[in-house]
Amino acid sequence: MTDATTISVHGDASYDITVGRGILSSLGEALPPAARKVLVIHPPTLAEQAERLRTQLVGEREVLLAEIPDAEAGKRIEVAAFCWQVMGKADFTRTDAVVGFGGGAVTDLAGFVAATWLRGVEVVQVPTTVLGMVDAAVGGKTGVNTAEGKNLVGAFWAPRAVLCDLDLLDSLSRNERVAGYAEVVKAGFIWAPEILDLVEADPETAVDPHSDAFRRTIELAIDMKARVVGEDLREAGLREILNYGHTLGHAIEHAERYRWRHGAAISVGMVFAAELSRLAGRLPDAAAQRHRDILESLGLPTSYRPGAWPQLLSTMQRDKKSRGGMLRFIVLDDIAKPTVLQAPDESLLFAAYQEVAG
Ligand SMILES: NC(=O)c1ccc[n+]([C@@H]2O[C@H](COP(=O)([O-])OP(=O)(O)OC[C@H]3O[C@@H](n4cnc5c(N)ncnc54)[C@H](O)[C@@H]3O)[C@@H](O)[C@H]2O)c1
Ligand SMILES: O=C(O)C(=O)C[C@@H](O)[C@H](O)[C@H](O)COP(=O)(O)O
Ligand SMILES: [Zn+2]
Repeated sequence: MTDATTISVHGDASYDITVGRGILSSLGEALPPAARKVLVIHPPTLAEQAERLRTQLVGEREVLLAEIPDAEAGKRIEVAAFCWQVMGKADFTRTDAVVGFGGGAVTDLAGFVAATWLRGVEVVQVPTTVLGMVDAAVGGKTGVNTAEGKNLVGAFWAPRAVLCDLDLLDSLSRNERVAGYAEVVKAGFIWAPEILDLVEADPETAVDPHSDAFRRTIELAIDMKARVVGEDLREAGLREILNYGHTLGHAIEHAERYRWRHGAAISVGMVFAAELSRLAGRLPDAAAQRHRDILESLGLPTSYRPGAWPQLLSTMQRDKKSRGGMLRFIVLDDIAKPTVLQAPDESLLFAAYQEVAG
């Protein structure tokens, strides 16, 4: 392991996120010492690496592999049930542990399986995508989708440790890297403007996992997430800011039947949230334009189908930030000044949508 950075989540559930190269070799030490059985949940893409992990971990413990369907197809209750069956057949006890080895879809599912098996066993998250490292594997939001929408069933269940091995990113396509990077840009808009400056200075370098700018920006994003979830694990207040761009973004993912990458949908969602902020008289014009400029410089989408509004509005009613019939949005008063906009008028929402309808 070389040049590792440790970022800690403090609070009721405290744990470390380790970022660096060659980190995977320390997975054994991150597991609970009492675990005699370990279930590694992984997507088909990582089958060979998962087999290597198994070889690395066996010895003092039995290692089971659960290959699940790729991407959002893996985030279903039937897939959780398959994992429960594997654990049941292996007499998995409360001292045993789960490893989530994959992108955000896998770490969400693995965390949910760990949260629910025997009402909770430990999980170590090993994210293998940019998005997983900066966002999904950190913070203990776990869950599955239902036919009605994104992440509608789940649990808050903090991991024991998060290992971000940057070597794993070498096999990701540029498209995947950039889609995941949308969550890094989100961190820039809601918390750490230094991220925005670094992307503006050189977008291509910022998304290159071998550059200093990439390392700096992902660590800023992880640090932001660690601070926020350390203060508010269960999303009673502050944590809602992490949902910037997600109210519309999740509705787009649902409308697209998950053929869009999460980060791409969130990119459009952030432009919408910025326009909503601007039209509500909160965000200066230049800051809203900055959203488009930065996201477009990375090749992320900033517009969506004009005719989709009625369907998107209906799906947004099921957003977890809604209270009764009242929609709530995270908006910005300025860069790095997020706040909640309660029950905006439908005409304002429609006007903001017109700005992204392309
Ligand atoms: N829990 C949270 O706080 C949180 C935060 C953000 C996003 N999410 C969730 O995360 C999911 C999106 O995560 P994602 O963008 O990582 O997508 P993903 O998990 O679907 O992975 C994207 C693709 O990359 C492949 N892949 C993974 N690692 C690879 C590697 N190292 N090399 C080559 N290919 C690899 C996967 O097989 C998949 O096809 C969404 O379901 C989203 O809702 C959760
Ligand atoms: O960690 C959080 O809190 C987030 O909102 C992070 C988001 O990037 C992430 O996509 C999350 O899964 C959204 O959660 P949801 O509660 O809106 O489903
Ligand atoms: Zn997200």
